Amino acid sequence: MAPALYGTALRSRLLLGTAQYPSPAVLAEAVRASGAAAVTVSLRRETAQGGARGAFWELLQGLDVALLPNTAGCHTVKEAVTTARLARELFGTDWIKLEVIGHHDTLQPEVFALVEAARILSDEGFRVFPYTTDDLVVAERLLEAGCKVLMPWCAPIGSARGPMNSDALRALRAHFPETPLIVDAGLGRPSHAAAVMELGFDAVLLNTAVAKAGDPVAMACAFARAVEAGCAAHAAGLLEPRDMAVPSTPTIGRAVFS
Ligand SMILES: CC(=O)[C@@H](O)[C@H](O)COP(=O)(O)O
Repeated sequence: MAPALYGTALRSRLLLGTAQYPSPAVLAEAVRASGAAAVTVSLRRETAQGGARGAFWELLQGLDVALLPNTAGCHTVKEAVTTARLARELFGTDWIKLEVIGHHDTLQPEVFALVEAARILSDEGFRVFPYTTDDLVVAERLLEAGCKVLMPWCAPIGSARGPMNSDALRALRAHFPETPLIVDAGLGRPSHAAAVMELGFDAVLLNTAVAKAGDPVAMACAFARAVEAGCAAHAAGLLEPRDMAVPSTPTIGRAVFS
């Protein structure tokens, strides 16, 4: 069963971004065909396209998925908090994907500002989904600030590199067994999604690898299947890698030939 985030049960373990698709129709088909549970939406894009009465808003309403507004493009606590407050008003949800970008080249989260903004927004009743690094101490601070979900990156946004530090992701899972953990950003291939799900993550959020694929609808479906496969593999109990060969066929006794 897919995880519950802030008390809301998801219908799947796949969350999609809504930017960069070749057309709104392709975006809608990708979301529907893949069974994505939620989509992120940028306040900046929405207000740029006519606000709550815009065509993009109408499209989102027709998708019948949870909306996760984000603070994409924010670089300071003040910007992120203000954007979150506006998003709550516009989208009518307390959910906010909190992004505070700290580095121009890597789009790495500014984790100090992230924790501060998370605390302010949690105190105001927001359900905060923080886009963070894979750092254990930052994760602890975010939980102390009131976050009940963590969204560590596995690689820089849009890089399609896949898990760059599986050990750090594994450590996060081990230290926070009860916290929903969603890998956000950097997934490039369905096999990357399967790999992080095999580590025991609860869900993945991705955008670029689907939106920029040759066939976004087919790619969204491929990611959906990979997420389920990785999740099932984790639940089934994976074999730990070994240094030495271990015969898989019994070697004792004698072969019998008729
Ligand atoms: C869609 C979103 O909210 C971002 O977190 C980001 O765009 C996801 O990263 P990728 O584009 O690398 O999948």
